[in-house]
Amino acid sequence: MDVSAHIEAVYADICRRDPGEVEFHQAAQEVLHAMVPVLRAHPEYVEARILERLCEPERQILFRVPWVDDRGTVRVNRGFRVEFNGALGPYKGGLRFHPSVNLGIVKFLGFEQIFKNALTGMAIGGGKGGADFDPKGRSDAEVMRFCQAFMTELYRHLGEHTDVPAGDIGVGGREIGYLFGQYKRITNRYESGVLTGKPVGWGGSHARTEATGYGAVYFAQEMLATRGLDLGERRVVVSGSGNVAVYAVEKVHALGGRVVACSDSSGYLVDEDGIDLGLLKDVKEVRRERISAYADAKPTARFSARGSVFDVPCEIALPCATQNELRQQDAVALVKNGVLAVAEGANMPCTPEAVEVFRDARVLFGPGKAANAGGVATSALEMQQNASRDSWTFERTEDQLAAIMRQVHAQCRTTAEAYGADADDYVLGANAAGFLRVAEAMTAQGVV
Ligand SMILES: NC(=O)C1=CN([C@@H]2O[C@H](COP(=O)(O)OP(=O)(O)OC[C@H]3O[C@@H](n4cnc5c(N)ncnc54)[C@H](OP(=O)(O)O)[C@@H]3O)[C@@H](O)[C@H]2O)C=CC1
Ligand SMILES: O=C(O)CCC(=O)C(=O)O
Repeated sequence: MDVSAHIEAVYADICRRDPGEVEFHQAAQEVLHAMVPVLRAHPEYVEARILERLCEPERQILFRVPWVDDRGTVRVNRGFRVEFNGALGPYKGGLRFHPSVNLGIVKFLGFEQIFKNALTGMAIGGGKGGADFDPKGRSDAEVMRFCQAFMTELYRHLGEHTDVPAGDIGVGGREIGYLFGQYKRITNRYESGVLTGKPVGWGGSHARTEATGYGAVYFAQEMLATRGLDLGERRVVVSGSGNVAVYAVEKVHALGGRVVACSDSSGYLVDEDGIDLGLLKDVKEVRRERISAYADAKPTARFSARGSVFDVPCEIALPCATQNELRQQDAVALVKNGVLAVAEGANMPCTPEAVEVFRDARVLFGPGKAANAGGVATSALEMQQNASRDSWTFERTEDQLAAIMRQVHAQCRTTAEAYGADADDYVLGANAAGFLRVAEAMTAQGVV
């Protein structure tokens, strides 16, 4: 059987059926490319049309979200939830509130989530959702009304055994609280496990807020260890300054590294003293200001509205903002400046051309579906705690997170080698290992 031709045909079909969904095409292409050696070893998955079934979401929900702003003006947004694959458990994945959100972006994120969630080894399927709502500059009351309107439609598709959303860009503890409150009001059920990322005081898990950023740093640490290196004293650049970025900075500093730059959509910040985490949290989490406010408050820091944060020399780069933020020219600059490892805290932040540059230069590269899997894994730990009406300590939860990240890392390497690639090929390893777990479950469950 000509496996390459089969894969080409599947990809062509995706592009024909869903033209314009460019981010979804990009995410699918990466996975499909990695499937060549896997399908050669498993022709039964070609026969069972596993790829075709995986690339078509089980359910896509699009809905109107009407709400009223503080001035009494009626606003209308579009809401999305893509329930991509439920072979391993309830659909699981975050909600993104950002003006750029469209179906293609939600599908790319939901598709990634299938393989990421499988890699964690936990009982969670893949899904993602969101809205083209921009929370920036909105009052708490407006965000609450939007969340209530969003949940007024979405609630009918959710359930702790059905579909369990969490946060993503623009959705943090505040939004999860409002969404949970509306779900509870409509259903008259206190169903703790229907959303994750809840505040710790009422059903949230310790370490969930920190988990994605911490996990990405653990993954980078594991990659470095394969070459006898560690994080101590290393110069690190982190892009973004949201949930993932802030806790990546925190863990790098705890492990002895020094983050010298981070960013937001307005520009980037360099502080050779090392990013002051207290100040960063105050600017971004408390005051919700632009990152330039950090430089206004600290004389050792400089803010730049032009250029890229990846121009700042570093040994480790952690892209933690958004998709396709690290382009070919950024990768070339990083390599020229001696980068050793890149771990994706965000989902698909590196373009395919950038990944190629890292591969050619033998830079250790951890793709998001492996490197940022700590967030969703800790969400699954939150679901476990909710199901048993228990609450674990921070230490216990973080120990489990660290163990899961070590397991994900090891699984990538052994799977890459098993399919004839170098153990450093984390892209092949992550995609193949995630795929195999889902394909096995789909096969056992029949054509559904
Ligand atoms: N939260 C989680 O647990 C997980 C998140 N991820 C991924 O991590 C990434 C960051 O998510 P998270 O930290 O939760 O989100 P946040 O909303 O907390 O932070 C996002 C950060 O990225 C910046 N950013 C967002 N969009 C753009 C853009 N178009 N251009 C430049 N900068 C941008 C934001 O800047 P500004 O404030 O100016 O918009 C902000 O600094 C996303 O890719 C997400 O999918 C992956 C796994 C789990
Ligand atoms: O915690 C979750 O359920 C979702 C995390 C997420 O959206 C992601 O991994 O990209």
